[in-house]
Amino acid sequence: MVLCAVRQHLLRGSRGAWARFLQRQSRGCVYSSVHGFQLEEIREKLQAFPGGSIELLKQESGLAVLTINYPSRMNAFSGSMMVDLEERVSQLEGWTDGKGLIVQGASGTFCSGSDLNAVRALSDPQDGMKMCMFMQNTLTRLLRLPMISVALVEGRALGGGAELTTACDFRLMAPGSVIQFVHKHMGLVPGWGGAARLVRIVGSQNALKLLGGAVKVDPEVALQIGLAEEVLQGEGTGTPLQRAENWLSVYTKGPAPVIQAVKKVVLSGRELPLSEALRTEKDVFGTVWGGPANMQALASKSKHR
Ligand SMILES: CCC(=O)SCCNC(=O)CCNC(=O)[C@H](O)C(C)(C)COP(=O)(O)OP(=O)(O)OC[C@H]1O[C@@H](n2cnc3c(N)ncnc32)[C@H](O)[C@@H]1OP(=O)(O)O
Repeated sequence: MVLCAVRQHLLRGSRGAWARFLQRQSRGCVYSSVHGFQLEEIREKLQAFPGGSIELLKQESGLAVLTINYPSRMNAFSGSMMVDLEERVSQLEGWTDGKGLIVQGASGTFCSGSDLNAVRALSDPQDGMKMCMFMQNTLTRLLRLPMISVALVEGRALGGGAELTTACDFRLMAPGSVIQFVHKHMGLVPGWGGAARLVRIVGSQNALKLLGGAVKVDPEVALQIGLAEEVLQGEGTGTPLQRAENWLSVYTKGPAPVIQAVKKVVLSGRELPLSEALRTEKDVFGTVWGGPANMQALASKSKHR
């Protein structure tokens, strides 16, 4: 059933009204009321801890920038920002022209995890579980967006901030930046899905070292272990955001339906058993075969020299 939900999620946007119906059904695809997850209840609880915001800028190029914005707390996640993030992810899910996404922090630093003031107030285990399920759902939906996503890490990505970077397809780090899963120092383990995703990105040995040692991962180490894709060098070649946009534009060049199909087939390969992934690939292939970009390429007799 879970696999079916993933497959349906991957096919979003390809079959009109039916796709929209599936989208509603599979939203929040990790936890639902079956798991004791009541969306409105947890939203209301989180809204009681306001502060900061999550800004979304959608550009005509098909590239969007999502900014974690709470500079006075080093962009820590307040409760209302968690709710904001879920709303922004919903907006991105409905963006038919979307091809790429950059997630960044405001004022030169990425995110210092959850707001410790909210954490103290939500320290009751049941509240902790609810927040954990809410963030896992949101970050899973972020990772599954049909667009190519990049975390632009400047300054520090700590705790939940480090987990957030793993919910993007790629991580680009600015010189001097650090990704650190500080959870052990807080008497915790990741709960926003960061451990499960980290293992898939760097392997279980490296994940064990990063979590067990609460290691400060600088760009050099991040490159070595495959956590980061690139260090954004180059003083005088634009802001880190412009450099990240340039990096991403190589992969988002082309029509939105084709870029979205690329993400969907890779996502299905990453998440589903082979036979399921193959069937999904066939279905996604069917959405681009004979489509406008395909017909145009055939008519122009394009060569790939
Ligand atoms: C999902 C589970 C998790 O995320 S657990 C991980 C939670 N995060 C943390 O424990 C980070 C705690 N903060 C720190 O270690 C430091 O503040 C860091 C981020 C290294 C920045 O140090 P520094 O550059 O010296 O600045 P600072 O400490 O003066 O901080 C500036 C103001 O920001 C605040 N701040 C920072 N992080 C948080 C946070 N997570 N929650 C709430 N507030 C945070 C600081 O308290 C400080 O505020 P104020 O100026 O004292 O009012």
